[in-house]
Amino acid sequence: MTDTAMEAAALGRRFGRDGDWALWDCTFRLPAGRVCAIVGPNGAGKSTLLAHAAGLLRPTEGTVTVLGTTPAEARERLAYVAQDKPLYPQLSIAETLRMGRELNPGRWDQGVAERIVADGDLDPHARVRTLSGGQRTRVALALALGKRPELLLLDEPMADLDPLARHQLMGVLMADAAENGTTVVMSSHVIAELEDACDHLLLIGGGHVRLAGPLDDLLAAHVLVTGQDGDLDPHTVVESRTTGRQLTALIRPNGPIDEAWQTAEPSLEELVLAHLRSPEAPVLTLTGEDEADAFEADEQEADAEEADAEEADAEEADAEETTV
Ligand SMILES: Nc1ncnc2c1ncn2[C@@H]1O[C@H](COP(=O)(O)OP(=O)(O)OP(=O)(O)O)[C@@H](O)[C@H]1O
Repeated sequence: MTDTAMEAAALGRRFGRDGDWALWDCTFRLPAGRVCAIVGPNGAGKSTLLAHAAGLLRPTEGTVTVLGTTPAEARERLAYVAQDKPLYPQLSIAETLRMGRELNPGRWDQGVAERIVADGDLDPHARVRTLSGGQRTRVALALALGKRPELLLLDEPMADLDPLARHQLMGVLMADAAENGTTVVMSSHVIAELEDACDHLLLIGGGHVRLAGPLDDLLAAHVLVTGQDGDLDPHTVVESRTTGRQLTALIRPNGPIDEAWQTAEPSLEELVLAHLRSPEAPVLTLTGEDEADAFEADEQEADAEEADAEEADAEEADAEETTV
């Protein structure tokens, strides 16, 4: 059993020979046993990344490995719930679960699958085509969890569930991950539902990894500062906003912070929103093993990129002026 659930090295993907890059130079490692959130704006590349991990798309450049091997070889050990939750509409729910059992001999957990269906008060004899979007999601999750996967890939799994179903199914997912050590990787736009559930974050923007690492470490690497004025040098400013005479900034400290600033640890929502509003902020990936090195390496890499583009000063000025 590998301690790495998913790893990408310089992963790039373009659709069509002259198409834009949906993913480019994506490098990250996701340790096994984590619950990882993939966040990013529409069109960022989240679904494309998940489809590569599921073995449904091949990289144009670079590699992606899951559970220590290729996605194709790991197929039996992973489950993938796509955004549109494809199921056979003519089958009943019971027939769908039977299909799951037949396709996964030796792995299938009928009890888990049936419990998820029963929790939604679904009639096992109902045809899939007669179900609502949220009910179909429940069946797709039952099929995925019934497979007892080591890696569960979920593309916006909760999008069409009502708040109660969302809460209940999130609880089922978390309990399953804790009990069986399942690695869960899920994309979502609902940051609030990720805060308590996820312990790892991958933020993608423009097809590129912008933030990656253990959630607590990423939060701890940032500080929200508020004040009337003060020097933000030598810190890395992710985003700053001015309201009246008050300046609020999300920074990555590079040394002690001037006492003129009030400081607080950002919430996950503040961290994500600041990065979404400032696509020019330098990349940060933390491994969780040697944060200091990772931090320094990434800052150096970002510095080098900025120097190459001869935009270091301009970018800093832009970041300071960002107003939302
Ligand atoms: N089959 C395809 N053919 C051409 N372009 C595609 C295809 N699939 C995705 N793309 C493009 O790749 C980019 C990334 O799309 P992707 O669906 O991965 O984004 P996403 O982050 O999942 O977005 P959303 O949050 O809206 O679901 C987009 O620019 C999209 O237009």
